[in-house]
Amino acid sequence: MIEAVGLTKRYGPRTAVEDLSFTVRPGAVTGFLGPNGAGKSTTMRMLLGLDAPSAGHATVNGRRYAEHRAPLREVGAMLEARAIHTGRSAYNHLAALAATHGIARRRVDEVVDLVGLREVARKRAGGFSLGMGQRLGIASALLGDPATLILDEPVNGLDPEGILWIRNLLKSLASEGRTVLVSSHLMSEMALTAEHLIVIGRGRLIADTSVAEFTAQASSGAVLVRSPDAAKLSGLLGALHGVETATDGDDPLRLTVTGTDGERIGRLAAEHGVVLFELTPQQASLEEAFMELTRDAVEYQAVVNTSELVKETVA
Ligand SMILES: Nc1ncnc2c1ncn2[C@@H]1O[C@H](COP(=O)(O)OP(=O)(O)OP(=O)(O)O)[C@@H](O)[C@H]1O
Repeated sequence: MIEAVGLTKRYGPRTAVEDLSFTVRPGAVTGFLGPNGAGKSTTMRMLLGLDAPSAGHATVNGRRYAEHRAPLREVGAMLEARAIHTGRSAYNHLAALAATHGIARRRVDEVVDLVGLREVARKRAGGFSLGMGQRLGIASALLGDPATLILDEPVNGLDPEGILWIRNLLKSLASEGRTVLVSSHLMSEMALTAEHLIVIGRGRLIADTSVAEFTAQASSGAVLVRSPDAAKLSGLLGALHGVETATDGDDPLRLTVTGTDGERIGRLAAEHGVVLFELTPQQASLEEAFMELTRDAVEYQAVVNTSELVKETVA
């Protein structure tokens, strides 16, 4: 379990994280999302005791990170773009880490296998690709068999097979009852991996909710209907209070219905012998929901105003 209470970090006049409170519970993968510069890495560093908060505090498994006697056994962490500038082999890198933390050598073999680095484990880690480096970072995080994992952009640099592998790994670690907090820019990947989300923007909490609730919040509530009797159905629906239908110029069979739900549309169609080919509630993707809810919190927004550009060119 991770708890942040009023976490705040100021860099001079700049507030990177402001009064941030949340709880990350065990048993589920929690996605940590936010636009660039939102304060995700700063927050993760504070959770790990690498940065001192200007105010507030954070605990992992009930204690501040520095208060753990064997932190590697409590919290496994991988921070973004951890470059491994080492002439050591991956195996020796892990073995050295294990030795300094009182972890048995046999655990090194276990994690090397777990992350799929067996074949290259004796090669110099400094020459690893980004994806192999990520796997080594994950192996280091798992070395102490910790109850809590904090991973910053773990799928960075991984190929599709690697992304699938980490998705399954994180889910299985969570299903073993571990606490898993993971940041990512890949929304489609987060939608498949995480059950819960903590979303921040400009250092403040925007949402602390399940993935399902987060996307439902941004969904229009419209229902897509396809029927060979679209005109008849549109007439029937239009007669209901508060229900509106819109046709689609490209597909005459298609209607977008707002103001009611799929169940009511289906029943009405059945009562009047209208055949339906499709009845689909329109659900926002996680990416759409994220864009919608963080729009005001984006630090670096591209502003393209073509009319201004035209005026400037003419002048
Ligand atoms: N050491 C520092 N000194 C000054 N400002 C900093 C420092 N570290 C971070 N910041 C600022 O704090 C804000 C939050 O940065 P942070 O790296 O935590 O964001 P992030 O959400 O991880 O971003 P990204 O998704 O781009 O990695 C940014 O505006 C950043 O410029």
